[in-house]
Amino acid sequence: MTSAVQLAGLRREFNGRAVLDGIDLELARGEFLALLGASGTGKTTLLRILGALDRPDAGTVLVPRARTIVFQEPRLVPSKRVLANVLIGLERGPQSELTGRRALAEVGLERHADAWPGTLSGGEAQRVALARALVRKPELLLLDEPFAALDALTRLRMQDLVGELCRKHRPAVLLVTHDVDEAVRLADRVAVLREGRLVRDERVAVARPRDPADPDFAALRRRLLNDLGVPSAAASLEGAVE
Ligand SMILES: Nc1ncnc2c1ncn2[C@@H]1O[C@H](COP(=O)(O)OP(=O)(O)OP(=O)(O)O)[C@@H](O)[C@H]1O
Repeated sequence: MTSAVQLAGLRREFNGRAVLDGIDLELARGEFLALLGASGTGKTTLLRILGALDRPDAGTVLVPRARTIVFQEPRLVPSKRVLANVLIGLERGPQSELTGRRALAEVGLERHADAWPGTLSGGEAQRVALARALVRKPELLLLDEPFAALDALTRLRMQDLVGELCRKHRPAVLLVTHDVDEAVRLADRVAVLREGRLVRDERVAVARPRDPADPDFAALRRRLLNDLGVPSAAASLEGAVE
């Protein structure tokens, strides 16, 4: 399979209402796609189907077996220390312990390997969740609003970290987010879900490092906010950037 993800004619309904209604989507290996959409448009449903946490009513789903999910909240096991959380479900032994410690080092938490999750800040706990996802060497990394619960500064740092680690390890990524700037900063491609369909699927043609003041960034932000039904937000954001 040359692509990491292939969806065709995907349909999912709840109580007779189609939340996803004929989604076709292909994601290349190593490609980073951000999926935007207003609340309740089915973004998480799509992610859950890719993660095999839900099944479509119709359509085909081709995904790699090696896939991991990071949710909005870190979901660490409080009774296990940080390193043990990273290694949950993996075969134990010196090699996996070393791999787990390396993953913690990548997210800047090597010194917290023996800490209890309850002693970590929200941002640190989310970095442990990221290490736990990456240590499994996923071909597909599913990120469901992983930064939404973080304060603004931690969110920016975490976005940088995720961008850096994804460029290093090259999983295909689906990032579900409400945040247009986050999508444009990180993704190779942005898609917008509305009324069960993808109403936009566009390559991000903004030079890196991505700067919100770049005219291409601002223009794409405007198109996306327009798709999301809040064109007025673009004007106020641009006022804030200038
Ligand atoms: N298991 C379920 N049973 C019934 N309805 C569901 C179920 N899961 C999701 N839905 C409905 O499907 C719709 C889409 O939900 P989903 O969580 O995928 O949206 P979303 O775009 O991720 O929203 P948000 O951005 O608010 O997280 C919502 O109307 C939701 O109530």
